[in-house]
Amino acid sequence: MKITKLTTYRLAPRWMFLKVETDEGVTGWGEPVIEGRARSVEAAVHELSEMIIGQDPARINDIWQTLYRGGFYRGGPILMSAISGIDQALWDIKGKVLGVPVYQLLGGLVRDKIKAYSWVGGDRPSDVISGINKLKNIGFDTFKLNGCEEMGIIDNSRKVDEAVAVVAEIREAFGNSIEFGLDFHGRVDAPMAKILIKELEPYRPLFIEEPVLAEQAEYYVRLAAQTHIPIAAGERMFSRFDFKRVLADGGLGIVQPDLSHAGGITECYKIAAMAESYDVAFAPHCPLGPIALASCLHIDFVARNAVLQEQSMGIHYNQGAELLDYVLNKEDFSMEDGHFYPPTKPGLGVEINEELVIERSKQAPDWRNPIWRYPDGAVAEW
Ligand SMILES: O=C(O)[C@H](O)[C@@H](O)[C@@H](O)[C@H](O)CO
Ligand SMILES: [Mg+2]
Repeated sequence: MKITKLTTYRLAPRWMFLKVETDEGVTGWGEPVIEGRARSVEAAVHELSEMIIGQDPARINDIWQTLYRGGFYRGGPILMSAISGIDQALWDIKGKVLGVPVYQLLGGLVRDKIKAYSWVGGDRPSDVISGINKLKNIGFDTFKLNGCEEMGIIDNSRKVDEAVAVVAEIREAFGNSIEFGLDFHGRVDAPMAKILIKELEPYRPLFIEEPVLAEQAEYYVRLAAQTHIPIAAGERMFSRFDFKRVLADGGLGIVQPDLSHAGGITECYKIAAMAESYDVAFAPHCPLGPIALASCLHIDFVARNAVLQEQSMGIHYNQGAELLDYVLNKEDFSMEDGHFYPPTKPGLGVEINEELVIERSKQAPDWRNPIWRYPDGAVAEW
């Protein structure tokens, strides 16, 4: 079998799907995208396609290594997202050819279901109580919200109190009948992360995510030393080589690689295993589309240290399309009691509505993340 064609479809809300065709009529789908830079990843996919057209799609490991090591310059969000989507599509093809779900090719099920969590509160955490109530009524008991709005490198106690008040309101309303992660979203700098974590600790969030930017990862171990709350990070780390440093330094209780940014199934399967060797939990980042989510699930069902799965149903980014809008077999991604169950169909298990994808790709938006600024006009982390 030979790879014959790669076609990319940029789509609302901010996704990109990749179709990989072969000379034997088997096609695979992937989701190579970096939120806000879809066109850059699209160019990277087509640049990399020169290396795989004509190759045997079964040789996933050799193709991964060639795409990664074939460039003198490698790694980073754009190239690794391109490799991720290609890798996902190759696993989809392999599973379809062999007639089994991808997790069967990775040793079979390690669990029967995986707990999902949902976002509440949007970019500026508000209305979280009504958001939690709505989702609680359909079976969720685990949530994530932004931990704060813009936060100055050194900011005032009122900003800290604002962040704490949101969390206090949640605990006041729900006690510990629900759990929630706080995503600092890289908005906070090291000096303020310390005081925020100290003031939030009494409310026992399930985890604190990206308390500082990945560029400041050396602080994870220092912040972990001051708190009992697990520190989580990983959506802005793009290969085993990015994760090895933070795992060796310690400090992370949860790694959150994104299956569409960190090298796909081939690489994230290895990252999960590395994390397990450090007794660190695995909770894939996934605010994206259905192919990215399906790829996460196949690792969740083979990695014992997988604990939670992010998914984008109702997420504040999904303007113009919802998680399953382009999926024909929606029932395979329905959640029961806030859990996903193993995909059943061969490959990734996502049946893409190709007609709709082609149609909608004609009006693809160029989503961009907002640029936030402090009151003094300086750029703030979003
Ligand atoms: O945890 C999460 O889902 C992420 O922090 C998410 O909010 C961002 O990755 C966003 O998608 C970037 O555009
Ligand atoms: Mg995050």
